[in-house]
Amino acid sequence: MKPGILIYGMGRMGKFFYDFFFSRGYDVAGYDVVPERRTIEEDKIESYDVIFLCVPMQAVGDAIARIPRSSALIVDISSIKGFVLPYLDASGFDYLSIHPMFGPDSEIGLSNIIVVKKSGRKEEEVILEEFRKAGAVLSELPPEKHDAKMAEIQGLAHFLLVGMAHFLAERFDREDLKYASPIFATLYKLSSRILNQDWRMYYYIQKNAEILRREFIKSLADLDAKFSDEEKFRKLFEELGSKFDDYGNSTLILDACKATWDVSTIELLRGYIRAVDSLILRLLERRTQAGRKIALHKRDRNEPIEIADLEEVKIKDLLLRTSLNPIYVQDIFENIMGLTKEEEYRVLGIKKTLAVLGPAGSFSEEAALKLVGSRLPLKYCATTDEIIKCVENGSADYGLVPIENSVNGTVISVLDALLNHDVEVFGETTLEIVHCLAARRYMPLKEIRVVYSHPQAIAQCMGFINNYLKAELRYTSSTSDAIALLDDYSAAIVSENAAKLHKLYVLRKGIQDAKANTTRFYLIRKKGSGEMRGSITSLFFGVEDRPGALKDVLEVFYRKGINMRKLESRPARTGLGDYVFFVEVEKDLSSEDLRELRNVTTFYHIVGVFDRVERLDLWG
Ligand SMILES: O=C(O)C(=O)C[C@]1(C(=O)O)C=C[C@@H](O)C=C1
Repeated sequence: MKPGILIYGMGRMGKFFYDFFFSRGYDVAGYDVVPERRTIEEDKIESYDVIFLCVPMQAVGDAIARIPRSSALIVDISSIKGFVLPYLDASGFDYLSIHPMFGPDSEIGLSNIIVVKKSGRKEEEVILEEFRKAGAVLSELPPEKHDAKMAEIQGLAHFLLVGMAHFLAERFDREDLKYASPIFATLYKLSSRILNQDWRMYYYIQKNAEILRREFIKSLADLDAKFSDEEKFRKLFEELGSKFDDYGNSTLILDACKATWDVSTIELLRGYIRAVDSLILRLLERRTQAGRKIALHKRDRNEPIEIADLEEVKIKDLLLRTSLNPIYVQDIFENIMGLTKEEEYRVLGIKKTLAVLGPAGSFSEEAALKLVGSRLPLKYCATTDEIIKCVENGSADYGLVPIENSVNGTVISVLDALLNHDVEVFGETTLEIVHCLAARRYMPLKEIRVVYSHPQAIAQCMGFINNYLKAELRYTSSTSDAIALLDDYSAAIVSENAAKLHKLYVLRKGIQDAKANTTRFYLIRKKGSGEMRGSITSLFFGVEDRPGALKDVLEVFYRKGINMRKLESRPARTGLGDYVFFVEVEKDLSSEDLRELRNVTTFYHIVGVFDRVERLDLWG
């Protein structure tokens, strides 16, 4: 049977023990003089088998006097036993006196717990075993020796740190930390941490260390003489060096906060792992905290939360620096970045993401910005296939894919992908493609020696180029490549959006030959993730291999007065001459319409029922 445990004093240390036993399935209750912190009232205290006394040292006497007499085992956790044990001895309670050498924010794994006095009760063994199982390092010291050791361990350490702060207070300000070494920064932060705690416990620790402190001050004065003499200094350094092992600094953080290095038993190894886990968790918290701040900068700069290139580079760097299984390491870091991104989206209130064809400055981005108004929720993909896969596997909520351009026609790769992936169309939007001639500086057109752009953009602007430019044309594979190649005597054909993004000077806007150059985009989402509603239906269908088979389908639309906006045929991939057809009709097809279609087709597959969309809310 597990003993029932009462935590008397629900401050931070009390809460630590409360959580520790609660998560291990104990019947735990908390009592505090502050009523809001209690989980039980005073009259229930006596029904518990073990009472953890988690009050400040100066309050121990009062607390013991208030606890109703019972056969409970008291557990004392105070730092200086000379102050508190007399109260416990006088109380008549059985007690276990321990000194946990860690604070409420640290992790029990590999933390020292000094057992100072035992009662011999069986509950005591259960509790100590629970600490041991959690990977704590248990050691024993009788009360007097404990206090003498604490004078060294806590008394001297606090004295040094507070002494340093005291000496530096007038001459060193926070700004000077920019010159600090890791050792100084560590000491400085430790001093700051101590000085921001309640002073009482530190006062008692110093009271316990009075004699030792004086000896120490004397030894420091002697040391000063040795430090001024090279030979004495060398001897001192070497002698001390032989007594203090070098632990290296590869795991400095862990070694510094955990004083134990002999991790040989399975419990201690588990404690080690627990301590490492806790460190990882703290670091993850810090990482996401930094992410939240980055998100605010991104909002100010209108940059997307997700930067896939940066993630890729980071992961590559990490994989180069480890011999661990790269598949796991990659997975772990992708998840870590996922966690950071989620926080970044959360802090800005973004609930959904939209995948678009990148990079920033693309026409797809321009269409997305019209819908969403911000780059923050955009997820840039390298191909339309990647967009469709992201939407299908849930790594983006929505996708924006070009389906046709008034000059170049249907985007076949998108059409094929729509047939083969579990996505559906829920909206459409259009963008007028306006090409601009942009340069790094203002210059007359005749000064331009080279024009860079994607072959398609150059082809769409040949009229302007022939009439107004005497420049060499150079093809690039993307708009960003074109921009990267610019010098003071060249120009690029880019979108206005890209020119703005890269702070280019727009020499001429709208230089494309066809003044009505429009791209139509589909908005897609995972299949079945929303209601299919709208005045336009997109569908694929197949027909039998016989004369008039296609005509029979078109006949259905004709008879019902359904206008068809688009008709395409695509290879069915089942054999030469086998085709599937894609149509867009201006109607939300009724079950009667579909029944008729079923009669004249071998199959049909609806990929979307939708309307034009002006705004897409990703914050809602
Ligand atoms: O560096 C940033 O911009 C971040 O937001 C951090 C972080 C990351 O978790 O490492 C997150 C999102 C970006 O896709 C890239 C990197």
